[in-house]
Amino acid sequence: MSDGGNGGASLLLVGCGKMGGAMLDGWLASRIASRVVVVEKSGLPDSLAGNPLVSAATGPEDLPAGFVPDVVVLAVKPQVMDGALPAYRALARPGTVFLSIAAGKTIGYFEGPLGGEAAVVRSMPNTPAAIGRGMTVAVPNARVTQAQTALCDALLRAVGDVAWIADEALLDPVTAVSGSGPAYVFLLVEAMAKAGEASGLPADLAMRLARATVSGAGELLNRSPQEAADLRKAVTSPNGTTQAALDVLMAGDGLQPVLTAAIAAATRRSKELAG
Ligand SMILES: NC(=O)C1=CN([C@@H]2O[C@H](COP(=O)(O)OP(=O)(O)OC[C@H]3O[C@@H](n4cnc5c(N)ncnc54)[C@H](OP(=O)(O)O)[C@@H]3O)[C@@H](O)[C@H]2O)C=CC1
Ligand SMILES: O=C(O)[C@@H]1CCC=N1
Repeated sequence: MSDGGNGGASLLLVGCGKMGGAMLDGWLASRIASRVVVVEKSGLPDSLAGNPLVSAATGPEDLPAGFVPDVVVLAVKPQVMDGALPAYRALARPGTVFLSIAAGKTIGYFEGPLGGEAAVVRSMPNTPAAIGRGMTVAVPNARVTQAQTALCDALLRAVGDVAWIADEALLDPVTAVSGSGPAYVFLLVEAMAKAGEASGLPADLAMRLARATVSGAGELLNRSPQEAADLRKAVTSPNGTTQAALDVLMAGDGLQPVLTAAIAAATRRSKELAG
């Protein structure tokens, strides 16, 4: 590992938007990165200006002299990957691993422009990485060494939990469940707040209650050894208020068909983005 003198990894981050930026914040806070060069179309975010570990480059041809990244993190939108990727082929060398977080883009897709010798990890994180509570699933190709797997694991673990899997096809439903999943939870908060308003609560109190309830229930789920179904049952007094609501939410097949259809749609979209 080329450590820039302080024991961490040298990273080239391509795309420092919502997800790449959130992960970079975690890497800097955990000191796992010793040096980071950021290639970002919109320029270096203000929050990184003045950070001695971070510098900006306009592309792979503009890297600081002598800078050889241990990891090239590919964090641009899938739709712009075709245009961005070929320029990075020059960095495909045994000491460098490419870590993609792009939805849909397969390992085979990256091995085209980067060359078949490139070490590639395809991963799918989620935005709770911004507070160290992300969930990432990752798959390496055959060129990724044990040391590179360990380095990518450490980077991903610095922003949350990590699961390594062997079957790359699972990354499409993974993307649908955990990559996109935070949006479903935030939608639930919005819907609970609107429903509270419809029942007579002032808007600000309704939103405060919805946020606190979803974040508190999430933290309870995080800390408790109990299954989600048991935590639900613990709220539900026989013939009480929760049961009255759940009788509505669970009528027929309840929420299940909607969520199953939503996650199937996201899985299909992930597969479409592969091309
Ligand atoms: N947001 C999320 O919850 C998650 C996103 N992902 C994946 O992360 C990737 C990034 O998504 P997200 O962070 O949401 O998107 P953003 O648009 O927020 O970030 C991408 C950034 O890349 C910049 N950019 C565009 N082209 C280039 C280029 N050629 N070189 C360098 N930078 C460039 C964009 O600049 P500009 O805006 O000026 O074009 C933008 O700032 C996607 O592939 C997505 O699938 C994965 C998991 C979760
Ligand atoms: O919506 C998207 O395509 C990205 C991937 C997962 C979350 N956001």
